[in-house]
Amino acid sequence: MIGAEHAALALRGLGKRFDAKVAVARVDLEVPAGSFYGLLGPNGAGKTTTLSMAVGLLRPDAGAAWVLGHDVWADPVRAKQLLGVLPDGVRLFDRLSGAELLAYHGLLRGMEQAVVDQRAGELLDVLALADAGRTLVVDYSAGMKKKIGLACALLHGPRLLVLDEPFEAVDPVSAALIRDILQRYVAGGGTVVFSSHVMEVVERLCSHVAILADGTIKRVGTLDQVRGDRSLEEVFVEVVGGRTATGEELAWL
Ligand SMILES: Nc1ncnc2c1ncn2[C@@H]1O[C@H](COP(=O)(O)OP(=O)(O)OP(=O)(O)O)[C@@H](O)[C@H]1O
Repeated sequence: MIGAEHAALALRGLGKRFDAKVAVARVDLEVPAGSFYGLLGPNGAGKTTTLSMAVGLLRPDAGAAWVLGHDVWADPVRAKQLLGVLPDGVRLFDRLSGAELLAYHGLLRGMEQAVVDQRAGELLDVLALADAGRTLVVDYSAGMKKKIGLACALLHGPRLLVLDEPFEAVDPVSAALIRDILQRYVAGGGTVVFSSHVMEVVERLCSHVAILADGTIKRVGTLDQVRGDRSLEEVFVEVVGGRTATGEELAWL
């Protein structure tokens, strides 16, 4: 286990319950700097809850999280300078155009106007959002909202990106674009952690994988360690305990 100070993201004993429901039960995770880390899990596994606690959006009942050695809850300003986040269900100030939203994020981050303008222009171009022009983000498609959310997460040049379901609702062309951008970001020394249900994406991109189910980490390691000589999907179904249809259900259909 790497020390919390050397990992890009380190989670220790993170736990959260909502009334009687234990959403996350004592999760430990080390995300090495420079890794492309996939957090896999079925619906309701606790992925969003874990990532929200990891980035300082949801206060844990127990445990701690460090971003590049900075405690997310004790030293949030420093941790958040190093961190770019695409939250679940993209909560954006959506009565703005894409360019305005990026300008707003840049100002919140205390960035220089000229730097914000230059980066925002490049991000809108690369993410194929420049044509949306004056269209308000509220009128964007779901995939466009993901892309502008990613642009907001990238604008300040973070060292760690934490993305909740970045490929959900995104068409294949945009997905390929996002993959390229993230691969370039990791090649340049950044670290990506993202949640997904999509095995092919994780298998294609990730150096490391953790499988979360029922609020606990069931498997963790490099992609090769986790899948062994099987496909990731086989391992996932075994770990998560997929039920097998007998063929007799839904006979009325
Ligand atoms: N604010 C909340 N109040 C009550 N229960 C919650 C809340 N947020 C999450 N939960 C519960 O915690 C569990 C984990 O939810 P979470 O959203 O973290 O899962 P997930 O792995 O991200 O799922 P999905 O893939 O479906 O998005 C679920 O049982 C969910 O119903």
